[in-house]
Amino acid sequence: MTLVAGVDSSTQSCKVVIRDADSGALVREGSATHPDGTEVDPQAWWLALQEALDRAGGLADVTALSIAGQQHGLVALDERGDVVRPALLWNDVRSADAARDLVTELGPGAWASATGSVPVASFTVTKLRWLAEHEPENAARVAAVALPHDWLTWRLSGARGLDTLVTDRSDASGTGYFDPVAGEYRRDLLALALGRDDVRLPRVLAPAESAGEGPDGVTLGAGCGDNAGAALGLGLRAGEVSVSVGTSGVVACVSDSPTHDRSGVVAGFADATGRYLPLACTLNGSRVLDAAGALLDVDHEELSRLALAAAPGAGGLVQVPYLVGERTPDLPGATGELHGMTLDNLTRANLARAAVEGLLCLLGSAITGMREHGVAVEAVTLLGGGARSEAVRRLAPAVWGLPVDLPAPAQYVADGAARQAAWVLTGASAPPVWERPATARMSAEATPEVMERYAAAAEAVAARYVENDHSMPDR
Ligand SMILES: Nc1ncnc2c1ncn2[C@@H]1O[C@H](COP(=O)(O)OP(=O)(O)O)[C@@H](O)[C@H]1O
Ligand SMILES: O=C(CO)[C@@H](O)[C@H](O)COP(=O)(O)O
Repeated sequence: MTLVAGVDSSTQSCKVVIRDADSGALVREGSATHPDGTEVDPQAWWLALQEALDRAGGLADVTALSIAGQQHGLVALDERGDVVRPALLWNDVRSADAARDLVTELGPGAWASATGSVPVASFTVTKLRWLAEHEPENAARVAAVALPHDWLTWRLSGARGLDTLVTDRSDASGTGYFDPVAGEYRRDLLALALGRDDVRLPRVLAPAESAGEGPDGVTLGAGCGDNAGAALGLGLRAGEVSVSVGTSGVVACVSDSPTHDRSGVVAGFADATGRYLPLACTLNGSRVLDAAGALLDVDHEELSRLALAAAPGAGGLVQVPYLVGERTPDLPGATGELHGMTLDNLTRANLARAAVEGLLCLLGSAITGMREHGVAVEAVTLLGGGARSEAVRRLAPAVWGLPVDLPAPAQYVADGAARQAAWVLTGASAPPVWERPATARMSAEATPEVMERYAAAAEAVAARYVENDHSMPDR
C-alpha cells in the first residue's frame, strides 16, 4: 500500500491524515494545537507539525506529503531565511487602514480585475503596507515573503535558500499581488504596498508538481490554501457550494471561470486543481460558539442543547457576532452587539440560541453575498469544527432556507492535501478518484424572520460604525 500524508496547518491547530494513495482510505491521523493570537512565531507551527506527525505515526512509511494552510498570513523572511517578525495572520485587522488606503490609491475595480479580489485587512498585501508604515526597519530587512503553508513546505524541504521557496496558485491568489487568471505575480502591486519590489516570492508550482523531497525521502507536493484543500478533500464539483465553520466562516464554490467582484464581497481565488474558488469569508466563525459556551459556563454539547431548547428567534434576542471585528461585511473595527433584551427573554437558552442564530445569520449574509454576485446556491455542504455542533447542523437549513448536506465530521482540508500528494505521485492530468464522502441531507421549514431581524440589527451596527468614523476599539 502506498501511503500519502495531508496536513492542515490551520488557525487553531495542525492536523495530519495518512491515507492510502489509491483508495483514499484513512490509515491513521494526529493533531497538535497552535498558540492563540493573531500574530504567531512560525516556529510554533513547525513544532506543532512535528508533534502532529509524531501522533500520526511518523513519515517512515509515507511516500508523499502536501501541506494546506490558513491563507494570507505574512511570513516575512530576511536574507538568511530567518523570520523578520512574528507572522501576521489573516484575522489580524491592524492593517485595516492600509487596506483602505491601497483600495483608494488604485480603485476597487482595478484591484478586482488585476487579482480577482479587492483587498481587505486579511490579505497579505495590506500587511506589507502596514509593515512599511509602522515597522520600517523590519520592512527594510524583508528579502522574501511567504505564506504559512509555503514556509512549512520550505522547512520540510530543508530550507536551503530563499530561491527554493515554492507555493501554489490557490494560496498565491490570496496575497493580493497575484493574478490567478494569468498565473503570474503582480510585482507592481507588491511594490505599491512595500515601496520596493526587490523581494523574492515563492515559485508558483502547477497543481500536481513536486516541491522536492522532505524528511525520510518523502515527495513533497506544492500544498494549497486551506479552503482550496477543503474543496479537493470534499471532491466539490463545479457549481457546488460549501460552508465551513472554522475560526473563519467560509462560503466557497468551485468554478470553471474566474470572478472579479469590485464590491469586494466575493474573493476571486483559485482552487487547487487549475480552476477557481470564489469565496466569501467572515472573520467570526466557531469562536462565536466558544465564547457563548464560556459565558454560559457549558461545553459545546450543552450549548447545543440549550440553543435547541429555545424557540426560533430566541424570544427576540439578536446577536450580531462581530467579536473580532468583521470582514464580510467589511467592518474591521466593529464590535459585537446583543439586541432586543427584555426581562422575559434574557434566559440562558435564548442567549445560546441567539449565539447560534447570530453566527448562522452572519454566514447566511455571506451566502446572500455570493448569490448577489452570480453564484447559484441551491444547497450547501457543511464542514469545519463548528459543524460538529448539533444546533448548527439542525438550525442551518431553517435559517438559510436551504438544504444542507452533512458529511461525517473529518479533516477535509488535510484530506485535500493528502489527495494532492497522491496526485503528485500519479502525475496524471486530474487528481486520483477517491470516493466522495457520503452526506446526509438536512432540510427544515425556513424561518426567514430570523434573518430579517438579524439584518435590521446588523444594519444598525454598520450605521453606528460609519458614524463613529471607523474607530478601532482596543481589543
Ligand atoms: N462540538 C462542537 N460544537 C461547536 N464548536 C466546536 C465543536 N467542536 C469543535 N468546535 C470548534 O471548532 C473550532 C475548530 O475548528 P477547525 O475547523 O479545526 O478550526 P480551524 O481550521 O480554524 O483551526 C474551535 O473553535 C472549536 O471550539
Ligand atoms: O482568510 C481566510 C480565507 O480567505 C480564512 O479562511 C483562513 O484561510 C483561515 O481559515 P481557518 O483556520 O478558519 O480554516
